[in-house]
Amino acid sequence: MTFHILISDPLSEDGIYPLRQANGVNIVMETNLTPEQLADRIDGFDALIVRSQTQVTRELIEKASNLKIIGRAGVGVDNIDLEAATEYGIIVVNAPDGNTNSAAEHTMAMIMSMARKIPQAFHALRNQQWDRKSFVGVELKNKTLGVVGFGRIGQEVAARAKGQRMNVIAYDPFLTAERAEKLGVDFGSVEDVLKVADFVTVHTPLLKETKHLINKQAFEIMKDGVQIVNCARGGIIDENALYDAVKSGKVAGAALDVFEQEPMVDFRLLDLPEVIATPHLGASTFEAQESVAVDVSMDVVSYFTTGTVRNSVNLPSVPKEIMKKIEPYFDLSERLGTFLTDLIDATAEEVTVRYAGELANMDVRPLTRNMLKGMLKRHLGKQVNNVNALYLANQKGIVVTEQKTTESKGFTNLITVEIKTAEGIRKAAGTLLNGQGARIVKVDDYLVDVVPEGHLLYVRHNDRPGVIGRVGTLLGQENVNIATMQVGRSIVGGDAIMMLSIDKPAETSSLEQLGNLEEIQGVTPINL
Ligand SMILES: NC(=O)C1=CN([C@@H]2O[C@H](COP(=O)(O)OP(=O)(O)OC[C@H]3O[C@@H](n4cnc5c(N)ncnc54)[C@H](O)[C@@H]3O)[C@@H](O)[C@H]2O)C=CC1
Ligand SMILES: O=C(O)C(=O)COP(=O)(O)O
Repeated sequence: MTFHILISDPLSEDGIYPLRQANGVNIVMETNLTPEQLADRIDGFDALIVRSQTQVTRELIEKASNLKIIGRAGVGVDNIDLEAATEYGIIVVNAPDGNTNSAAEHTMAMIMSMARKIPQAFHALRNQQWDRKSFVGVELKNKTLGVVGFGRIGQEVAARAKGQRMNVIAYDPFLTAERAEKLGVDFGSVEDVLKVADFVTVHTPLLKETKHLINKQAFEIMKDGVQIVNCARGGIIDENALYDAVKSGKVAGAALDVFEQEPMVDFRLLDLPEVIATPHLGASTFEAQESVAVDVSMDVVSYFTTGTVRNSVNLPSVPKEIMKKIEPYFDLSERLGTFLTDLIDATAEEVTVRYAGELANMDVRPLTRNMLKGMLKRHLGKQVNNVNALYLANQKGIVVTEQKTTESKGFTNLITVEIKTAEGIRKAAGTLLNGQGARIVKVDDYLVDVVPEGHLLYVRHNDRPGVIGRVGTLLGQENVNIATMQVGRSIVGGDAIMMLSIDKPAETSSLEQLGNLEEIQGVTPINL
């Protein structure tokens, strides 16, 4: 049987030798196809290998009736509809490590070019202007670099910036004080970083949460004369807001490798002399291209020879027999992870998952991974799945422990997730009730009975008469319908909690009003 592989973006010929050497493969390289031509050609291919240019949309996937694996020779998978790929049973693999170095080096090249106005000076010289006055720059030494997104590339950039004698302050939802100290950087909230940085560089993936992370409000809190770099993804910085901020003089320089629309169609930003740009070249080195092509080719070969892959973005690797027994708990595990993440406003350091009852006699590692997926997906988005969740958690320095006991305190099975942060330990326990589906039965030390789905509000309050009524009245006035309400308390008249299930997410203003009610200690929205 022949395995047909379509490569639709330019890949390093040296890097695809694992494909060339494999038996039974037919490799087609067509790197200039329009979306329509690609859609016409895709049926019949078993594998599709792309970089960032090919848009692997749901429409394309729906036409690809033989497609089994999509290889992304690079990191960002925002050009691939992962949901559609997963839905159609197509494995997506990427090459997460191969271009880290090149992207970090490009970022430093952009910072230095911007600081010393090298592209602008070169442009003038090309036009035969010997102008030494217009291109006075600033030194990097003793300046502060703010790094938003402190993963593989963010950390490499920080290490290089320290070599330039810069101070580095970073923000990443997974960065703890301990880890920051180990890496020799300061850390704070995203606002802390933006307020003190002379240079800001973003290194997050493009997610719903990071879209326009750097917007008008973000520019407002930055220092006057700040310089901005985006070598991650177009869309993390709001280009209109950037244009205004440069025009007004707030931003003294911007260095962009990536754009909201690629290939670029709106060149307005480049009319500004303070802006320098490259056409998405962060990973464009011989070394990185060879490395990512080798990694992705090896995974494609491995997939069709052994059925296994190394860098899956969406494949749950669960043995069939185990899957059957524990499958009913997959969804509950994931929701417990998300529930606790929403509840906690601090960085997870340790996670313990306790399995009680019959589950204690089974291999529950896939459940733990699913719980971690639920936990991590808030910040890592679609790249996290059952296969890579534990790896990513470990990479973030989170210690994950499984514990088992056959004693389950009245439940056939009970899964308790405990998350330790710098602020203490929070926990939630859930079970499957016979015929009634999933329930969260304990939050910290409070007994509850909550269906873990939809929009929930977790309200901490003092156990006093009238509090519940006031909450109900206020939400009614705000046109928020309460579907269910659970109350738990430690002792009569002491601390208590309410778990409300509401029909639509509450507006921020409603949450603020709720938080200001008498006897209310705090309100946390949870969206499952
Ligand atoms: N210009 C280019 O050619 C290249 C661009 N990239 C882009 O760089 C991005 C980062 O790559 P890596 O460092 O390898 O990924 P990574 O996954 O190692 O790091 C991304 C980090 O962003 C953090 N993050 C997520 N949401 C955040 C938020 N709201 N605020 C702050 N941090 C947040 C994550 O916790 C993670 O630690 C990729 O997603 C890709 O889009 C990557 C390679 C080349
Ligand atoms: O790896 C990434 O995320 C990149 O942005 C690199 O994109 P490219 O493969 O050079 O089109």
